[in-house]
Amino acid sequence: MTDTLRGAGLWFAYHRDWVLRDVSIQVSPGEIVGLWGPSGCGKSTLARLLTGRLRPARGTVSMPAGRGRARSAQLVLQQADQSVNPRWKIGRILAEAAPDPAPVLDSGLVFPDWLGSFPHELSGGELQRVNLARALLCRPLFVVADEITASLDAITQVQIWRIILDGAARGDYGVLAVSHDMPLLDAVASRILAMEDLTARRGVLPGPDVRHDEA
Ligand SMILES: Nc1ncnc2c1ncn2[C@@H]1O[C@H](COP(=O)(O)OP(=O)(O)OP(=O)(O)O)[C@@H](O)[C@H]1O
Repeated sequence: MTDTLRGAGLWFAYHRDWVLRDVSIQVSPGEIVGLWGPSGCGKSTLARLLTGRLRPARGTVSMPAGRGRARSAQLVLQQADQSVNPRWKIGRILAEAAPDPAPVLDSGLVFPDWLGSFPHELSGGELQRVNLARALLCRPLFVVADEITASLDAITQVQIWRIILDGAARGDYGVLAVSHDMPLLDAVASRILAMEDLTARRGVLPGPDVRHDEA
């Protein structure tokens, strides 16, 4: 049984273009790893593969067993408004992850008066906190945070990252922070990986068996 989050020899193509060619990555328990690369290099694709949202054409993803029924690696995306049901109140959105929202209320990530609100009644930063809270309520062993504060002001960025890092410092989970923002990764991560260094094969032509699988 593994305790790390690992992608080994991952290949992935949308339609007929390889986005990932023999990519390998590993995050150890409690570790905060930054994943950096320019726009379009495949960071989000790798994040989706590592959290089981997409299936690789080749290669394997392994993650530890979860603490509950949810996957042990939880993906949090930049577009919080696209990640929640707009017709559900925040209380119901959180209840889907866990019946008791106390942990995210106690940490100050979510405020009690948001629970009766609909997503459109919250600001972008508030909704991102809810989005993150939902992932944390699943008690993940790894949080894969894909550009989660990219569109937020500096103060909200700091608030959100402080809460994530507090949890990691307590040993609750490891973090893969995905971003093209090197100063942000420098501030939060103990190890930074560049996408281009994760690829064992460069310049390899696409093979004939390219597939695009939604998990
Ligand atoms: N659903 C899709 N269908 C077809 N092509 C896609 C799809 N999603 C991503 N791509 C393409 O795959 C490549 C990698 O995209 P991906 O979103 O993984 O990169 P990224 O490094 O996360 O970029 P960004 O930093 O801009 O979010 C890009 O060329 C993109 O256009």
